[in-house]
Amino acid sequence: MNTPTPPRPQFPHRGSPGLLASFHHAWKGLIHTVVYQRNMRVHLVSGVLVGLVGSGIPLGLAEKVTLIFCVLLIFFAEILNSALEHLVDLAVQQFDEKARLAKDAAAAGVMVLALGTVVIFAALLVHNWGTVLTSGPQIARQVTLGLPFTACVTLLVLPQARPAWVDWLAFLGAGLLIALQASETASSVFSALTAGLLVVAGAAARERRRAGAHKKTGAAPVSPPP
Ligand SMILES: Nc1ncnc2c1ncn2[C@@H]1O[C@H](COP(=O)(O)OP(=O)(O)OP(=O)(O)O)[C@@H](O)[C@H]1O
Repeated sequence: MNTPTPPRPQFPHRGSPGLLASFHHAWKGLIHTVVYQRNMRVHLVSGVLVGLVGSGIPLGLAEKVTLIFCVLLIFFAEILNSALEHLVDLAVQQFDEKARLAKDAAAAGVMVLALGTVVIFAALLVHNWGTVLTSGPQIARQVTLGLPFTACVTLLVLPQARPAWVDWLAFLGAGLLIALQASETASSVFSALTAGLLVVAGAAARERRRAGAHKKTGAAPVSPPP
């Protein structure tokens, strides 16, 4: 006599399907990586610095495309590295040589890209050194607005607990600074990239506070819909 196979447990409801829902999931993945991966936070702040240099010095189209592509490629690699770490942790809960090799190889991929980007960035600066030397006032303006902007973004992504108003102040202050910077930018694409990174940093600060609040109350951070 055949014993009936027990029904397989169902996946929890995964939210409404569709383009908007997929975008929302991807956005949550990005913010989660910024909140929980220290290296991603370093890449984000470095991306801001690249954005500020790119919007301060007039670069050629090929140079702009290369720099933006490098920044996005590093984000992509770090996000994939994080996904792979989660997958390995899901499969292996104890020390395992193959788990170590998988994680080290993924981390090496990010490192190679980051080193390559530093070299490309330095080469572009050297190539445009003449422009840098003749753009004193623009660079002074960029430093005056860019340094406090970078400090605000760094504060937003720092993992230390702080009152919500500090994050709001940093976010609004940085918003004002980037608006001022964008009014006389050498490249609106780089200004848009920098502003986009501020939005990501702000969302990460919000998510960190939310996760912290849930930890305190013991509630689950995400309540799946019925
Ligand atoms: N299950 C495991 N078995 C063996 N070694 C491991 C294991 N998990 C992690 N490691 C080692 O510890 C390192 C750090 O792994 P971890 O999961 O803490 O990632 P991480 O600190 O976020 O790393 P990264 O700096 O690459 O982002 C790995 O690169 C690997 O060498």
